[in-house]
Amino acid sequence: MAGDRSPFVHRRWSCFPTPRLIFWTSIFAALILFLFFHSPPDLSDRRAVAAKWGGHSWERRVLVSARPRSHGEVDASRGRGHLSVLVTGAAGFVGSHVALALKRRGDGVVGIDNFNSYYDPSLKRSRRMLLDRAGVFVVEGDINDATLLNKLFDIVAFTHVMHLAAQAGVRYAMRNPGSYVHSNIAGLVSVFEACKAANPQPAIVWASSSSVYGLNSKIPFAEKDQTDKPASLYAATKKAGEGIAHTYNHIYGLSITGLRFFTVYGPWGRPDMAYFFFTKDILKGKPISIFEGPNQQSVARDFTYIDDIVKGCVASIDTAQRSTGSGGKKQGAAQLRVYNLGNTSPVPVSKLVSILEKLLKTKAKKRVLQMPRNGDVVYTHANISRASKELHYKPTTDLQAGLKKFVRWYLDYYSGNRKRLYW
Ligand SMILES: O=C(O)[C@H]1O[C@H](OP(=O)(O)OP(=O)(O)OC[C@H]2O[C@@H](n3ccc(=O)[nH]c3=O)[C@H](O)[C@@H]2O)[C@H](O)[C@@H](O)[C@@H]1O
Repeated sequence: MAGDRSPFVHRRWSCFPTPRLIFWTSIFAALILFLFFHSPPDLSDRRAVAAKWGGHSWERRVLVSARPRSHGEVDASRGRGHLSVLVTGAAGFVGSHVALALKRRGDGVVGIDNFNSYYDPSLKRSRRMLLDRAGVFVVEGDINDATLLNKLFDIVAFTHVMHLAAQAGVRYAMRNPGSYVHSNIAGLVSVFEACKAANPQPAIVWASSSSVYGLNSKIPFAEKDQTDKPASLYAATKKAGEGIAHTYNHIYGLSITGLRFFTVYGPWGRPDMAYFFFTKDILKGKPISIFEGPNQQSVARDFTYIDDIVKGCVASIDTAQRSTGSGGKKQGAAQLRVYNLGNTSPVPVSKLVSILEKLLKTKAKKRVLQMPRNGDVVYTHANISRASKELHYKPTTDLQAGLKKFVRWYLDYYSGNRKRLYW
């Protein structure tokens, strides 16, 4: 229409939107809002949402949680006072168990976790609830948040950091490589930076992995064996972590102990691990894939029960020497250790499945598949001589007994029978 093009109409448009414009603008805005709130989770970036921390009552909770049961009192069994430990990844599988064990024996414990959605965050929240009841406050935040870490060290003079926050899982590394770099490399550096700057510097115990042995074919795997052929990006980030640990020990005098965990399983475990999702799928009547290596080689793991791992972690804390640096400067040589924490008894995955079938009283729908080229290795077996000598580490739970406890927990947890839930 000619009138639409008149200067008057143009002026009117710029000052007073027509109903048609209002209509289309509203539709457009509604569409944007809809897409924003209904978009699927971004699998390429599972970092936590904005941290929720700070304020007077938050600081008070940190302080109370970090306080050992009795200040100054010497624990006769250890010949020294109780500790204040910062546990990263405290809502995770190993982190929650270790945090609870430390709290139970009287140490002060503060947790930190970003509650990311790599696996069902509601499981992490349930773990946090139990920790909360035990008096462990888990701060919701990311280890890459330097301000938060520095704040925690301002509030508490932690004697130790148990660094268990990580992007776990061997096969997922092909789908989301960035998350491994973010958590296992950048996150590790961020934790070391905070520890280096803290005064006093804490001693650090952190989770490396059996996967660093990669394509090493000499078995059982000993700490001095080659670890320069990682088979997955996950393994490569853990191996890089061991190098980074060496650097911080060398330059800043941080006391650092790396623990190479061997396929840890048990109650409150990780749903992304085979024993966990096999249980779920067997109960649902869904088929499960059992991998086999080249030439029909059976795939086996040195499955290690969580309580044995916790003992190894706690013993590492108790034998850790002090860091030597202060004000970011090294004052002398500091301790640097690496230990295998395994079970020394590899079990084929097919045997794991037959144990689960008996415990669940259900036949699995099995299909045997060639192991995909996704970072998996055929076999793991820990030599634990060093840990048994220096940490008195001695695993006591075999796969049959450990899976029995896992299945009991699993059935209770997922049947909603939370009353019987114990740790
Ligand atoms: O010990 C370690 O270093 C690693 O242990 C596990 O990694 P993985 O041993 O691969 O554990 P699962 O993913 O539970 O797999 C266990 C076994 O089941 C096999 N599997 C897995 C999945 C599947 O569908 N079928 C199958 O046969 C795997 O090949 C493997 O031999 C953890 O997921 C890692 O985070 C950890 O660092």
